[in-house]
Amino acid sequence: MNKINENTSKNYKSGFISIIGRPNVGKSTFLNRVIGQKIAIMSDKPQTTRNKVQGVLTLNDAQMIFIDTPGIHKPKHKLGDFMMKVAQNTLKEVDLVLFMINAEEGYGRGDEFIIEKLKTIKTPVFLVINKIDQIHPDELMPLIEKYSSKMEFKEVVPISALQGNNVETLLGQIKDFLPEGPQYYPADQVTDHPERFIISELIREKALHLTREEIPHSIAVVIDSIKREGNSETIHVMATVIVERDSQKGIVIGKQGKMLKEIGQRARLDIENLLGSKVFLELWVKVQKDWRNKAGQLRDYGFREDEY
Ligand SMILES: Nc1nc2c(ncn2[C@@H]2O[C@H](COP(=O)(O)OP(=O)(O)OP(=O)(O)O)[C@@H](O)[C@H]2O)c(=O)[nH]1
Repeated sequence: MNKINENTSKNYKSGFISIIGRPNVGKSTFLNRVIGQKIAIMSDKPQTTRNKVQGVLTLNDAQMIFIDTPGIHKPKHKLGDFMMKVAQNTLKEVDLVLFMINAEEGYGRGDEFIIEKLKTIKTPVFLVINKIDQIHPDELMPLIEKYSSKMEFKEVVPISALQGNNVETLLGQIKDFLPEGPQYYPADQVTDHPERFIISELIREKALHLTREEIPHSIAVVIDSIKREGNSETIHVMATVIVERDSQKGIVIGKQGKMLKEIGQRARLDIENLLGSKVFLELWVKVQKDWRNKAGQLRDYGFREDEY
């Protein structure tokens, strides 16, 4: 069983890290490289990261919880205004901010705006210069000088999130910087993205609908894993439908598995729409008499395969 906080030995380091930067600087690309799975939504279009995404990197001696905030920018409308407030509050609460810039674009008004915000908080900031694969090495120093003249950075780290250059170095520097702390998440948990919750609700909805609500409120769905294997086009989702009684298990599975297949097919189409990717959905059914007492835990995704 995975226990949270199992690793509280001295010298264990942990903390929350927020990645901010203008749209398209490569925040999602970095996060995905670090976590090794395509959890955050990547795109060439600016402003695709609408949700706060947590990617958790667990090492032997440290745990880094990354928060991918929406690109901070001058708000043009109410929603932008709201998103910026959320982002700003996040910045105050984390242990470290990674301010990511695009080496290719250089200093601009968008960065100036972010720097003004960063100056109002006390959280330490690393300047991460991304896309160094796109510039000549000679261009690096003037960039560093320009940004460093605007505010104080604890570290300045040039990387290529796409090609991986210097990413390990950056992780090492982050680790050195983090305070001693507990392991907040189980080692195998890479994200608690709200998509997980939405996916479980999509499956539950199909199950309830197709069984014609013969078993209302008796179904819970737990997402065991969401993984993209290598560079494959397909995302593999494993989920468990939990019912209270054996008879309900029979209903959900159906004759020769027909019902479960139908639930899976319908849910898969919705999940593909949600993730914008092909999905392989693997569904299991389990009987767990008192799952409802554990509902809170279910919603926290703390309920895992080896616990039932
Ligand atoms: N050449 C190069 N391209 C990169 C690098 N990192 C990211 N990109 C590209 O930059 C584009 C934007 O990357 P994203 O990771 O989606 O950027 P983002 O900052 O998360 O964007 P928003 O979600 O809009 O804030 C993509 O086409 C990436 O492939 C890099 O190190 N080098």
